[in-house]
Amino acid sequence: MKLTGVELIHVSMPLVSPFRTSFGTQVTRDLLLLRVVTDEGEGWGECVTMPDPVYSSEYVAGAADVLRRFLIPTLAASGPLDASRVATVLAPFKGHRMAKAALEMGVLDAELRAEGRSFARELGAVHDRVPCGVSVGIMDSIPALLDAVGGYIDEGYVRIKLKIEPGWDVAPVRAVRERFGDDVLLQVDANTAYTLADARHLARLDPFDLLLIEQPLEEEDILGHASLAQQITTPVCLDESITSAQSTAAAIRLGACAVVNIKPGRVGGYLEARRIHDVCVAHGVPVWCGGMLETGIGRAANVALAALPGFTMPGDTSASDRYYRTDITEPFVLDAGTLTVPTGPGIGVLPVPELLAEVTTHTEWVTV
Ligand SMILES: CSCC[C@@H](NC(=O)CCC(=O)O)C(=O)O
Ligand SMILES: [Mg+2]
Repeated sequence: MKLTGVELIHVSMPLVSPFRTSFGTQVTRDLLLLRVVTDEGEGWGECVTMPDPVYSSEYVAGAADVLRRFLIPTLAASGPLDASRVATVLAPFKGHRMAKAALEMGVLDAELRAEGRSFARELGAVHDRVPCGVSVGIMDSIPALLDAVGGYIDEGYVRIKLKIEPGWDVAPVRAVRERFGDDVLLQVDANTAYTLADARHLARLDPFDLLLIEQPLEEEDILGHASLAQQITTPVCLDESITSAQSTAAAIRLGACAVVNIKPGRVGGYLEARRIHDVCVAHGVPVWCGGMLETGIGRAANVALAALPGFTMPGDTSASDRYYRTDITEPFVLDAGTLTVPTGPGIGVLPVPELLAEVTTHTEWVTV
């Protein structure tokens, strides 16, 4: 398979409601799609960078630049395309995992479509549907939060994740427990908003029987998470800190995490995501699939990943309408709290051209 070129497609999708985390509020999802064109067909990749470097160091314009100037030309010059070699070919360029992940995903999708194999089959999926959790942003009030949580429970989501930050943590968790009871699967995500000095405060979440507390401390603070894990009973889960199979093994061995949130974009792609899954399974650490408000393109691939055997906890693989009134693919619709794993070749979905056109702000063709 030979790379002919890549189209960088900038999209801006309005969210059905503002999504507030400890690092800001999103009202639209501005992201980059890649249409990878080869001599044997096309593949699609989704770059999950934020417009600003506030979740991680990557951001949309930076990803487009590194793809345009370094990643795409280098891959094109490396000989016949082979998705399993993309990470090696791009390794000389440091970081930029989300940009690399999008390119690898597009190559893998093109390869699998040409061979008639699905992502699920390629990655080793063992389920044909996956249970879905939902991420609930920081709200203006406790009543507003309870309305949102009640709505998602009524829709059938099997796990609730609450975004927290200093000043919005114990009270919302207590209110959800008091309103919806102890049986609701409940977890929280701090997006690095706390420090080790908050350990005693975070221990106040222990009585609420949370599944986990996600990324309470900053990305680099592995030892801090290990120390925090000794001071609270809520299991610590890492997200931003998990960037590769290597860093996962180190975090587990240092006692920094009892659970891992795997996001293919954050770790450099679906093949590295599978390696992280394998490391976690080997260490008896449960994993779940995180989300970056993906369109149906990335959502399709995430659902396939979430069907691997080690994904034993519901992920942030919500239905399309959690974030979008209209997705750019056929929507993913919740069915009894689950999403069906796509079975078609590659990621199994395609953008609907007119829907993609509606949200496309600009495109750029990178010739090779
Ligand atoms: C776009 S930034 C969102 C990052 C956040 N993701 C979610 O909360 C889930 C989002 C989703 O459902 O896709 C996380 O840190 O886990
Ligand atoms: Mg997170």
